[in-house]
Amino acid sequence: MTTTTRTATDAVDVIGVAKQFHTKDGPLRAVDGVDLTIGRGEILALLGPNGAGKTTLLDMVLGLTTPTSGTISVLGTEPRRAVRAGQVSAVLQTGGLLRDLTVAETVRMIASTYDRHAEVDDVLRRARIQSIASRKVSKCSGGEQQRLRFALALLPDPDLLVLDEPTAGMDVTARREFWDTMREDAARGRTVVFATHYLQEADAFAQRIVMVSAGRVVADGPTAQIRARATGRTVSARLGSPTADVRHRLRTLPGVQDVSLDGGRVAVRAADSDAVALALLTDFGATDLEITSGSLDQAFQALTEGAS
Ligand SMILES: Nc1ncnc2c1ncn2[C@@H]1O[C@H](COP(=O)(O)OP(=O)(O)OP(=O)(O)O)[C@@H](O)[C@H]1O
Repeated sequence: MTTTTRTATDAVDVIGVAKQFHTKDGPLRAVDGVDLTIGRGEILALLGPNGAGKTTLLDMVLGLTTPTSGTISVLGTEPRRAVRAGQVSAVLQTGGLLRDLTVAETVRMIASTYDRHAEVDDVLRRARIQSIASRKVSKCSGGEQQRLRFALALLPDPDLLVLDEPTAGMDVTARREFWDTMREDAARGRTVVFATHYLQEADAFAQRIVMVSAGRVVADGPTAQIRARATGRTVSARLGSPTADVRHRLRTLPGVQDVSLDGGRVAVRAADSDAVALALLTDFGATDLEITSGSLDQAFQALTEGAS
């Protein structure tokens, strides 16, 4: 688990936060005791399956809803105050666009609501929508509309940008274009927090991944570390005569997540498959060795199950 030292200048401080909804089936804890510190300039992905609590957590960071318990501060102040000051912007999944306006009219209209804002042309260029500036919103694809929402979010030149599944519903090309745009912008040192279902998206763009499941943080660390855990491989091999302690001995190898024995065959899931393969061949007299990658879905399941 990553532990970031809290300072007055953190981008986001979530301390012991829970959010409970009242549903017809009774109370539901959508967020169930989350502690999370996000430093300025970090690019962080909140990764989790449907219903994990990502949107609820981001809504609280944006001051759209308040925690049932715990506290959230954003850029050293209350979320709503930071949003009102133009220090925080969001790109949400839906809503907020007038279909009959053109792209440029939309950006100009929203710009007029700010006392101070970035240059409209600059924002259009940075969101890569200059070439469609005169197109009506109703004629824009889902990906183009998301880039427009991104342009609007850039207008106040926020310190913190929050994106809730910004590529939901986009095809692979549109998704790649969106993240290319984001990557350029993030290089300017802005803090970016985004929610996604896709490990690949988190992997390609975030420096840090926070995995959530059932309202709790189940893994938190640098992307490379989470990737290594999440994309671990399975090394399987035949053991001539497995000894009683073979499972225990394999489990103590570094990075080993799981060991199973089936007849004379052993399967070891591990982050460092090369090291396991070497140990199996040299120390365990293994033969008929195979290395396979698990699917990302399996990996996510393993991480969420393992940590809960
Ligand atoms: N206003 C609400 N009233 C009742 N239940 C809610 C409300 N908002 C969210 N929930 C429930 O809280 C849980 C967490 O939902 P949330 O939308 O935060 O998850 P998520 O991780 O963002 O999921 P998704 O990826 O599908 O958007 C879900 O079980 C959801 O049904």
